[in-house]
Amino acid sequence: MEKPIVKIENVSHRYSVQWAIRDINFEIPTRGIYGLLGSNGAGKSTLMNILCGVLRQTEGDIFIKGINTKENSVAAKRLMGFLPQKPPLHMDLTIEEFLYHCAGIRLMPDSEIPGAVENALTECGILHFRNRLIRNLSGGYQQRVGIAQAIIHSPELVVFDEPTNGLDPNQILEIRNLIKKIAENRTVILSTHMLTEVQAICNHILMVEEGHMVFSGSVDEFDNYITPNTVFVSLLDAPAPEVLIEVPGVTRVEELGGTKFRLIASDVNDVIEQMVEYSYKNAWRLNEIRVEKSSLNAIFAELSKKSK
Ligand SMILES: Nc1ncnc2c1ncn2[C@@H]1O[C@H](COP(=O)(O)OP(=O)(O)OP(=O)(O)O)[C@@H](O)[C@H]1O
Repeated sequence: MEKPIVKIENVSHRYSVQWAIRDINFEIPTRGIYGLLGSNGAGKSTLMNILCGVLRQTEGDIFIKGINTKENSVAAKRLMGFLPQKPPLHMDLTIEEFLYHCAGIRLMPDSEIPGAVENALTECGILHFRNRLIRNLSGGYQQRVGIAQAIIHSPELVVFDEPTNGLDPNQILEIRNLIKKIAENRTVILSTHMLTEVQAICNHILMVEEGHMVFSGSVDEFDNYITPNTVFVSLLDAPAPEVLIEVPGVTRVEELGGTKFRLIASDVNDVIEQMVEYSYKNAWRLNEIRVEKSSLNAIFAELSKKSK
């Protein structure tokens, strides 16, 4: 059986006396975009730096396609590219000079470098700026150069630490689209503290809070993490809220304006059945009824509490 792309086993890290991450375990078996989500200071950069071999963990092991990064870090690093939170750019080089330099650092054979630079420039949409000094590029284009250096050696795994941090809304969209393109034939892990970012581009969510892994699963599983307890209902001939509260299972009624209501319930499916029946019997003319999902912010807050 093929080895998982990433396997993290009991990884902990301590800076002097304080533990930044504790006993992290997860596995990335298949391709996709994995979002490492967490508040500021949760431990995302520490975990990414360890994964990419920039920092040596205090405890635990990391395997990249079965290669233990502690035992054979050079072989493991060949399989991955990394864009740290502060891109390691040389401002006084042109984009092309910089990418040649990065390919050299990656110990690529000389004969393969021109083709690799050409591919990275094309894939990241910076071919036309190849002779421009990096210092003269906008933030979004500097980030593209950072992404180009991360894929120069055609790694199977690419890790981005907060790749859209500090960019304006248009640049954020461009970089997200580029990351989606990069992930078409690679595995991508990206860290972010923005829920909207994982929703926009990730298939899987790994969430860390206060150094602990508090969630690992699909975006759908994340959305359904808190059992919904509210039902939205729109009735064309609505009764007074005091009548609605009499429907079995409804514990509270919130008026949403006009003939729309939010019903708080202990069992939403049961309340939907009852509402359909009551509406029919009393001619309330049911127009719309649906379970309301928990807001992402509520899920985030709930999972953050779990780490305490
Ligand atoms: N070099 C360091 N020395 C001491 N403590 C550190 C160091 N780097 C990080 N920490 C601490 O480790 C914890 C995790 O930090 P880390 O930077 O990994 O979090 P993060 O989730 O990436 O946060 P952010 O989104 O703000 O970058 C924090 O409490 C931080 O203060």
